[in-house]
Amino acid sequence: MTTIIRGGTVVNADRAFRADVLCYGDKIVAVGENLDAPASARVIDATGQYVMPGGIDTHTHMNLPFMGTVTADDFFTGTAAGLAGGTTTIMDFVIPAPKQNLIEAYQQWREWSAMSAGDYTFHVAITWWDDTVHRDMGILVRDHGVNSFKHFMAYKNAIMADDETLVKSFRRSLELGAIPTVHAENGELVYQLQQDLLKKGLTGPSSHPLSRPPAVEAEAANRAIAIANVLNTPVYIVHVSCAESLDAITRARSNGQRVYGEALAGHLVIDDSVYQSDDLEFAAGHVMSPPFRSKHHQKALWNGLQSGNLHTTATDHCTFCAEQKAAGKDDFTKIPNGCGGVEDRMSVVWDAGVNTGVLTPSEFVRVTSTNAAQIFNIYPRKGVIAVGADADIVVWDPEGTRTISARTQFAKGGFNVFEGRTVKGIPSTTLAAGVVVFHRGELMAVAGAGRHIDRPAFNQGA
Ligand SMILES: NC(=O)NCCC(=O)O
Ligand SMILES: [Zn+2]
Ligand SMILES: [Zn+2]
Repeated sequence: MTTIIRGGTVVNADRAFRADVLCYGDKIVAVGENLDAPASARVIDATGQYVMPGGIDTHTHMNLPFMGTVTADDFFTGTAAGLAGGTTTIMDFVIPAPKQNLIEAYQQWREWSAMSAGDYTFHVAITWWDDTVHRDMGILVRDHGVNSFKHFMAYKNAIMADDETLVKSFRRSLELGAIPTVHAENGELVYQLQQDLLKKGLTGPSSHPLSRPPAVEAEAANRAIAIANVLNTPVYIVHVSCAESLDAITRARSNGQRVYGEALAGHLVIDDSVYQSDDLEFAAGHVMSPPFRSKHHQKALWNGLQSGNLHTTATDHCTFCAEQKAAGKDDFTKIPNGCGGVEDRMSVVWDAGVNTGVLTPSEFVRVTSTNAAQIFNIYPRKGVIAVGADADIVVWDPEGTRTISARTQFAKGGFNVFEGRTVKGIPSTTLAAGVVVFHRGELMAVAGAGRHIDRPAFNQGA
């Protein structure tokens, strides 16, 4: 199948330029002005539009068993929703239960993900430690294309990694050429604050942010960074939500440490007033960790993206419907944590970032795909419009608008944290591996068409 995208402005992280883009099979085979194409080629007119690398969402949870239930989106519905929004690759998480064999968990997630409509790859969580975990991390890196390991510093009595696990796993990651990543919240503090609130009878969703204040996140971010510093490993901090965590990253980077930070589309535009709503279903729908913060923190996150101290944008897409959220109607600690967004991230970041002048189109590409591809070692296969790269492309209509709503979204869960937000800047066409999968509102996602993307270790060839 040959496709030519004609007349658009190609936007890469380093520059923007007028060019046609020719795709053959799953690859980009030519980029240049006035390209020839076979008569049989499908032609996509990109006049007046941008042609950008498909988005990479570095943080999703499809089909996740979590807090006694399973997310509403599976790998088909979740990746299909991503394609509709211009995201062509997701980075999801294998999360072994404590004491569960890593390889067994990894194989389980690979089975679930076989129905993906878009490309996918996995971070693997280290939720416990013994010699088999040490061994299996090696097998995952050498034989299964894993180059990042995740550590939850929160979720006490469930998947929380203690300091021993952090230290041993960071050290092992370095040895293997993999990058450690952390969910930075002090799980013990969260637990104690939750108990205090419950004892006072403060059982509703408005207690959720009170149990997870910025200092709780900052303590864990600083601790993870300090451990990484002592062990001389890089570290990637997921869903940075507050100014204090960003300060920790900025300080470490200015001291020569290799620290990366991820911002969520939700944290960039939604503030903590949502937890004060009298509509408990609405408030519970916004319960995620870390929670939404005040506008002061939002501003800091945008500054972080602009200054280059935050590197990627993601969603932490982890959808639960109202019935699932209702498990915590009498106890906020039992509300399944998580919100959606994989379908909306690109438009939300464009609208709130590029349309406001905070980010240039090239900076947008940098934080929606290129940095992710580089940090997780799949560049230049992903994250750039160039000859030889995967033909994962979003044709972006900067004048197009969409009002985001759960009623019209492709994602499941029946709720959207961006509900009612009108965004200007939408995908008109998405190509995944050279196939048109979304065109002017019509989604043509195919279950099983997505591919697992192996990510080589960082020390290969050294
Ligand atoms: N973020 C969240 O609330 N749920 C998903 C699990 C996690 O990333 O912490
Ligand atoms: Zn998390
Ligand atoms: Zn997450």
